[in-house]
Amino acid sequence: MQWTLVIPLKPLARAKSRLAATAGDGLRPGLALAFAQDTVAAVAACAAVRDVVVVTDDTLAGRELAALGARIVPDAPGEGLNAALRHGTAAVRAGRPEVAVAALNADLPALRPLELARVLDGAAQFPRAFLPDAAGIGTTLLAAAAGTELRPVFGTASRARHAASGAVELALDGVDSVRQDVDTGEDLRAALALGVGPRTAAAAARLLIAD
Ligand SMILES: Nc1nc2c(ncn2[C@@H]2O[C@H](COP(=O)(O)OP(=O)(O)OP(=O)(O)O)[C@@H](O)[C@H]2O)c(=O)[nH]1
Ligand SMILES: C=C(OP(=O)(O)O)C(=O)O
Repeated sequence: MQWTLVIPLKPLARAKSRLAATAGDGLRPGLALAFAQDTVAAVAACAAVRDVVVVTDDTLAGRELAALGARIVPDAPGEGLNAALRHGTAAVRAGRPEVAVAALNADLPALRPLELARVLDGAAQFPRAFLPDAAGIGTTLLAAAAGTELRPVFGTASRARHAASGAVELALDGVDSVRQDVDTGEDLRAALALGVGPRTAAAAARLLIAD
């Protein structure tokens, strides 16, 4: 089965605010862009993915991610993450109503295409399924099969809320790169230990120089 992935991305100047202690205002937007670029590049290289949509109002990120093959959908609702995901999914299904969709965070710089394919193959067994983040509190991926609404409830404690919404939690080993979102400096260290993509590696090296 082939999936359309929908990736939400905040305007870079406001993104990754919890990384303020790790990356100052001058470097954080570039770091957030690097995370998104490495995420989108890995998604585009995944055999289970048919296409990638990024929901963002950020002009620079839109240009850079389009160059990696993403279709850019403006965040027309402007009402936060879940509204952006509903909007992106509706834009996809307006053209192709029978497509399977999965929402994925833009902050997965260690993402590996083969691990993403394993998660999507697992999700294909259920109408709605999700993958908890590395911390075990949030969610990095929420999938909906053809004909099923996504019904995203990302945000605080979204693992419990996605479970309560009836989505099946995927119990998979060996998919750490899909779980490793980066919210804090500690998360960034964990992602670097897993091995990040080239843009994040370069941006993280700039952090060390600026230290
Ligand atoms: N399009 C869009 N994406 C969003 C919005 N809010 C969050 N996101 C994206 O949703 C994903 C998960 O959000 P977070 O992990 O909290 O990232 P963040 O909001 O940049 O991080 P903090 O500022 O530290 O909360 C990331 O890919 C964000 O860029 C929004 O209002 N619109
Ligand atoms: C939006 C989410 O991410 P985070 O906890 O990284 O903000 C989530 O886990 O639902």
